[in-house]
Amino acid sequence: MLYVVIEFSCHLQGFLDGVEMYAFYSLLVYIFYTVFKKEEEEEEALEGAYGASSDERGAVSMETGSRRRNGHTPKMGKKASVRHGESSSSSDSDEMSLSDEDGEDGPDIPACTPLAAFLSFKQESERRRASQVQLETTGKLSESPLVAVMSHLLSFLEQYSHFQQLQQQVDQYRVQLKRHRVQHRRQMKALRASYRQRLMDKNSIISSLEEAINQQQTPSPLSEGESSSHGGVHRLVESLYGLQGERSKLRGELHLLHSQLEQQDKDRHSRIQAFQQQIDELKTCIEEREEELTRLRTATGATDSEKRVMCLTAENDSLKQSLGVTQGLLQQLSTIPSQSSSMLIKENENLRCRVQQLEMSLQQRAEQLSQLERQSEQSEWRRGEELRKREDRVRELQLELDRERGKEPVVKYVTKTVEVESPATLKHLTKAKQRNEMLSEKLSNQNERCKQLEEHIRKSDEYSCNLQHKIAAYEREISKLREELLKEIGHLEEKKEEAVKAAANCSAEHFQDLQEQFFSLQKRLTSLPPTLRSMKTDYTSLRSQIRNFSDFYGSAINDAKKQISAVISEMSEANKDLLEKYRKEVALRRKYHEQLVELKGNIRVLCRVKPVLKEDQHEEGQSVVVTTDSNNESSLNVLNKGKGRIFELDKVFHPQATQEEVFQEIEPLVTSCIDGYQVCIFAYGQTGSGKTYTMEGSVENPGINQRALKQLFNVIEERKDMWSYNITVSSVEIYNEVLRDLLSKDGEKLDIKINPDGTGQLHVPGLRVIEVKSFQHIKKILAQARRNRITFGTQMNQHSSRSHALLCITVQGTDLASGSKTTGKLNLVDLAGSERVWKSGAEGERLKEAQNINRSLLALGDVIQALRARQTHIPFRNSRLTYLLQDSLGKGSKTVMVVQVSALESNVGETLCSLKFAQRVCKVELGPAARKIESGGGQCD
Ligand SMILES: Nc1ncnc2c1ncn2[C@@H]1O[C@H](COP(=O)(O)OP(=O)(O)OP(=O)(O)O)[C@@H](O)[C@H]1O
Repeated sequence: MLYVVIEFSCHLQGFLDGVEMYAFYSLLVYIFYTVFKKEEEEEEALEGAYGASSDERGAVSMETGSRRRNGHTPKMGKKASVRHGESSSSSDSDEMSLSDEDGEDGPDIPACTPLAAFLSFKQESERRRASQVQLETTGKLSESPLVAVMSHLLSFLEQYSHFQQLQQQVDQYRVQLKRHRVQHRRQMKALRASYRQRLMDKNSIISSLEEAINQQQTPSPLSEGESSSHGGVHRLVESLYGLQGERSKLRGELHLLHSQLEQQDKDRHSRIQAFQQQIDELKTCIEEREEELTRLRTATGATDSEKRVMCLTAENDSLKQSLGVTQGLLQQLSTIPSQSSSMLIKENENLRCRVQQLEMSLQQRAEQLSQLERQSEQSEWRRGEELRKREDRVRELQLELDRERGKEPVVKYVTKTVEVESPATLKHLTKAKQRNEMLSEKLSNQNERCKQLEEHIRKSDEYSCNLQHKIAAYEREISKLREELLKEIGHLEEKKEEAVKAAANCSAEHFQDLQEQFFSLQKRLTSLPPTLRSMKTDYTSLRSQIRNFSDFYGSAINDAKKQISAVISEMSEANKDLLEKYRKEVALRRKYHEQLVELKGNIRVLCRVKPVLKEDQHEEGQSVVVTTDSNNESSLNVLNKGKGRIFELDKVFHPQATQEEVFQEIEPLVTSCIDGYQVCIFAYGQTGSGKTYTMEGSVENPGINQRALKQLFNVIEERKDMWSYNITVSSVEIYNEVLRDLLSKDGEKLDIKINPDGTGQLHVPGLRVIEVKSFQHIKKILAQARRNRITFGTQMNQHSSRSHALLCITVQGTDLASGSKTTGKLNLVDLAGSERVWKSGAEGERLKEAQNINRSLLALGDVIQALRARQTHIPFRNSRLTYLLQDSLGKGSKTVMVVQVSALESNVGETLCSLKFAQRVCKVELGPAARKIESGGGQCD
């Protein structure tokens, strides 16, 4: 505005003389001085006011800063523009400084009476104008716009001073607001301090209660050691546990209260923040109003502007009141810790929304109002301008008319002129009147419009009143809610105090009970020490007794152990004796049995269990099902399908039995051959069960054959002084029912025939019989026979004997003294093994061999069966084997069968068959053995 004025003044320079310009500029300087001086004073006053509360300095300075930035930026702009104007129009400023320096004639501009100077100058100019009215030309008409402008400026100054007053009021309100805020904060601090104090009091009460409980919990040193022996202590402990439970409950309640208080604090803070936001919004609203006010103030129009300023001030006041009310409400609410926070928050939010809506609508209304006002102001201003122009024109014309009338001599002439010119003037006048009328109409219209606007403003005021009423209603609701809230808080506080009191009473009662119990226990404890002492003495005596008892017990145990060990040793000695006796008994029994067997002429059956070899383990994890009894040499146990079966035979050799042991068993039979007995030893069993091993053996570990011959030669050697012996050996095999000589090179087939000597004995014509003189010789013969024997590899045995082999040793002895002669025969038979064809995998020639072998063994079984049953007909001739063994299985022979069995589970079927056959053979009685001896004169048995 001032900038516009300066521009306008610059524009006017062309029309004004120096004095008038001086007056004008002095007025301008006065205005600037007044405005800026007042602004500075105002700021100083504000700063002074804010400085009063050192706490608020930061906030206030911030606020003033923001106000300078936001609200007062136009002012700064004005200042800057004025300064700019000063600097830009340096000539003007120079002029001013010059006039300042001159200061002689002109008024003292920086002095405090430039307005008076200006007014005096105005009067002076008017006076001069009146006196020199005749001398002035038409150019003097330019004085009147300056005066108008100056009058406008004066009115502006008045308005500005009014605005300053309003501004001061606003500042005062602001200061009051700040004071209120400070007070509110102090109150808040005090409330917080009191709240903390209350909390501390509660905590101290609780801690004192806890201490009391702890004191109750800590037992006395007397009762500590002996508490276990008294029921009262247990009760004490139980009551202490009860108190601990109550204490934990109280702690829980305390925690709950703490959490509630914290929640209330949070709610309060959030509400304060919300109200602070509202305050800020209201502040911004006030600032906006202030801005609007300044805009209105800067606009022209004295009375209307004043009215609007008044209205806005009133509005401002109402807003401040509402702000104050809100702050009061905030203050009150901040003191109250709310419990129904959620409801209040919701209501607050609703109210806030409502207030915001109202503010929005108010703002819109204010904007509309300001627009309308601006329009009306503009139209008013234009109307006023036009009116002023017309009035000026009328005044000028009136003056001119007056001047013309004042000039008498010229009147006629002028009158004429006037008469000549009067119609035109009249026309002008009529036109001017018409225009005046039009303008007055316009004015009336504008007035009507103004009235309408006033009506509108009134309505908006009513609306704002309604809104204020609503706000008041809301505030009333808030106050009601606050009261309810306070009541509820009070109620809760009462409850809490009651609970604390009840807990304290309860703990006191418990404490009293516990004290009583404690005293009674103390009394009882005082009476306890003597009994305790006696118990202690008893205990020590018992301990010593126990110690003695343990020593006694240890020595007794040692004695008992010694006795037991002595008894055990005695028992073991007795057992040894018993075992020895038992063995002797068994040996005796065997001897008697053998004698009986010999008497009866039974076939003796020996059983040899083959050890489990690696090559026999066709299937992994095979178990051993054949077991021997170390205490009973004639018993054998076979486990088949979970069932054990015991076989009783004449002798059972365990798997680890050596060739020597086996031979020892049959040695007497062998030697009996020297004495002229018919002896037959044959090995029977399934294929691969160790028949050949038992009979022939290996080079390093020879079998029965070799050992028997060696024994024969040993005996012969022993008897050489009394007896001379002649030993002949022959060896045959029966292969596929064909008899072959194993000692013959060509291996021709032989036949069995009855000896033509009339003895009825069998003989094999063409059989090579070799007389042996030494054991080395017999070894060679045996090796030859072994080489000639037919063997093939089968699945059951890599060197399976496919034939029955028979080594026939004939021992003819001559008693050197008497000349009597003995003829003994030793038949050593290695039978071919029985085999299950599906198991041995025999095919073709092997199958035929197996069939022949099995057939001959079956015939042997038949013969055994017939012998056992004492049948009259014995089917010896059913096979070559039985036919050839007829002499050995006949009457008077000493026959031994060595049954070979496998111990493996896979062969259990064959093992059982062999053992069953052996048991049948056991029962065969051949009759007492008969010795074949020829005396020097003839034969005798
Ligand atoms: N007591 C044992 N100790 C060590 N090895 C043995 C024993 N008995 C048998 N054997 C071995 O078992 C294998 C088969 O034995 P052997 O040939 O004597 O059986 P076999 O009954 O004669 O069979 P086949 O009827 O098929 O001729 C041989 O290698 C033999 O050395």
